[in-house]
Amino acid sequence: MALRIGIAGIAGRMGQLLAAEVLKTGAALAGGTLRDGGKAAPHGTAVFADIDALFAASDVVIDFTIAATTDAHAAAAARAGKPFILGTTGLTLAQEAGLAEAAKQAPIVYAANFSPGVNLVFALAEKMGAALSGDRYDAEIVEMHHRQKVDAPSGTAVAIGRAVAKGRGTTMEEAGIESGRDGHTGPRKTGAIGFAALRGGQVVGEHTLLFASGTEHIALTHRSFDRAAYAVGAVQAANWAAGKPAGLYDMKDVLGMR
Ligand SMILES: NC(=O)C1=CN([C@@H]2O[C@H](COP(=O)(O)OP(=O)(O)OC[C@H]3O[C@@H](n4cnc5c(N)ncnc54)[C@H](OP(=O)(O)O)[C@@H]3O)[C@@H](O)[C@H]2O)C=CC1
Ligand SMILES: O=C(O)C1=N[C@H](C(=O)O)C[C@H](O)C1
Repeated sequence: MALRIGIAGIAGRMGQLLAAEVLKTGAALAGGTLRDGGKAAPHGTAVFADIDALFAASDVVIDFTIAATTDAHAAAAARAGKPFILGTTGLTLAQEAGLAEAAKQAPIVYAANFSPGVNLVFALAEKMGAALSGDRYDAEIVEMHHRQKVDAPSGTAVAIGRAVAKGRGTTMEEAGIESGRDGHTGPRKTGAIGFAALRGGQVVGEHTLLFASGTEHIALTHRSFDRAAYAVGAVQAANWAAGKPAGLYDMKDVLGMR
């Protein structure tokens, strides 16, 4: 029997693409949820009243919605003991800790970015962080997204920052975070990781990791032109997670990049 995949927030920008990708791969589209039942679901699919009902009708649920729903959706995954693929960004550290707790009861794949290219950027960022020490090279991450995006810096930017810190044998919190500088900020803290977020137009997603020393700049840029790459990766993750034991995974596990 085909894997039944449910989509939380099925009418969203990503929700609609995810539904189309599920159908393209030959899996069964179990249906989805809508916020307040506001819009019609794409592909004439079933709309469920709440996340528990969606899990009951699905073998795997994919969620690209908003961070305010994550605690409840992860708890529903734990209750159902079914795989949960989470692409929603803007989670707090406490929400991420809650996710790890829920992952004791269900396989959860959580990734700030499901595109293969960006996951390679994460790996390269870690290597660059290891090679370019924080006392000589200032790491700055600049991202740009469409005008509708509600969280900043992007989840991908945060994940790149975490990778740099990991390469430097520390955490971002320990290294220091300088985000959205404005006004009298004082000089840059040595070793801190800087973030700047631009918003405008319909930019799908652009990220640049810059290392700046007194004598040179090294930059790594990724540009997304089509959200389909995220949908393809998330549906790949859904198929991968089916039958996996409970645990917290990310796209590196799915892509075999560990
Ligand atoms: N990890 C990755 O690879 C990627 C992650 N993202 C992330 O995915 C998320 C969604 O992005 P995007 O699709 O552009 O945003 P949209 O605003 O287009 O979609 C979000 C959808 O979630 C719906 N929603 C909100 N609350 C609920 C709820 N309680 N139950 C069900 N549905 C709900 C919204 O409904 P309504 O329209 O009524 O508000 C909306 O349709 C963001 O966090 C974004 O950063 C995006 C791309 C790639
Ligand atoms: O909201 C978006 O659009 C995107 N969100 C993700 C993020 O915050 O990193 C991934 C991608 O950049 C698009």
